[in-house]
Amino acid sequence: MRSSMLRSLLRNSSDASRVTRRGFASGSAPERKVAILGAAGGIGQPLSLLMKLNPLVSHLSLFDIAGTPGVAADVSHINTRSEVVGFMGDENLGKALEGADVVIIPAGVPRKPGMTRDDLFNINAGIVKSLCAGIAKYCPNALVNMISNPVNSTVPIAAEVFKKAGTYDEKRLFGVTTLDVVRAKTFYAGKANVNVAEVNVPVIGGHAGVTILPLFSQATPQANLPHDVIVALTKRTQDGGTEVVEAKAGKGSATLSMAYAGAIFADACLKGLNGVPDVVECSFVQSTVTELPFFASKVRLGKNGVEEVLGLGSLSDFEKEGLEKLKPELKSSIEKGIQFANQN
Ligand SMILES: NC(=O)c1ccc[n+]([C@@H]2O[C@H](COP(=O)([O-])OP(=O)(O)OC[C@H]3O[C@@H](n4cnc5c(N)ncnc54)[C@H](O)[C@@H]3O)[C@@H](O)[C@H]2O)c1
Ligand SMILES: O=C(O)C[C@H](O)C(=O)O
Repeated sequence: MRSSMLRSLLRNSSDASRVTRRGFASGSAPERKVAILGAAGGIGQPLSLLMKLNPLVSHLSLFDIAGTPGVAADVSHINTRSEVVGFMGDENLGKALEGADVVIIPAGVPRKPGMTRDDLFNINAGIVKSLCAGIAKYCPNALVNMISNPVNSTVPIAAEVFKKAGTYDEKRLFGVTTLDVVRAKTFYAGKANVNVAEVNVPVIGGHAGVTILPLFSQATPQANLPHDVIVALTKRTQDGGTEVVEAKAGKGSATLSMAYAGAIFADACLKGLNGVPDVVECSFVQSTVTELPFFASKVRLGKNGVEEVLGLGSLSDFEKEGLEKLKPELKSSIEKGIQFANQN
């Protein structure tokens, strides 16, 4: 789903029998339960709204440690297909998760100016670990969309929790890196002076600083931008999160653009589950594309989650350099997550 998503959702949401963008008749769409963990937060609330507008969702389950009754009551008044239920407190996690096809996790603390995403590890690692234990118990077959930072570590934590529970399926675990793609598209369109709705830019690696590697050499429509512009675009994409953190000046990090990106990725997962062909998005998944065990690249989504992890394609010399540069940091963030999950 591209930048036409909101227009498409708004058009389709009030009439479940209308045909969606890829020609899927939503009136005949299967029942799909989506659970959002951290639904009362800065990302959780607008993401709940966007998922309520998605005609592929039949049941929307909103979970948080506080505040969900209000968010659920509010969102539930929107006259779209899904039935909305709010759940609050750990004792209700099971009910929130039971039967979920897709679980989206934006639970945890966001950055303040001067912090790295890794500075969130100490708090968010524990939150993610306990939520994933719940997923293993109550909806082991769900596709998990991990938004909580540091994604480079929280995805490996989730994998270890699922392995310990005996429920791990690498096809069902995704780190959401869609916001990097959204940013790369926006910034590229501005410099290339092309219609942003037509732009595609793969972003590979991970989701923190230099581990975010946009492949502008593969951007379409092609624009042959000078090298110094590509360098600046790459840096801006890598620092996009920090740009928002600084602009919000202590009031958190990206929430609205993240909700948009999270909704695009969850929609792609639902389309894949429903058998829509050729659904491709970038995501941080278990991978053999490089020597690292997890890596973000283009992924084809299908009825079981990851259908195929696509290769990187041909890289410019600048991108090859960026790829080598990102590996040590990404490797140590992955190892930190694995170690945490196995020691705690
Ligand atoms: N992947 C990305 O591209 C991306 C983009 C933006 C933000 N993030 C990350 O998303 C996370 C959330 O950001 P935010 O701005 O929404 O923060 P927020 O503080 O506004 O909201 C987080 C929510 O999580 C809830 N929460 C905390 N512990 C919980 C638990 N155990 N179970 C359920 N809910 C729990 C809180 O009550 C709160 O409502 C942060 O870690 C942030 O860094 C990731
Ligand atoms: O930058 C952050 O801390 C939040 C998020 O990862 C982002 O990229 O906006």
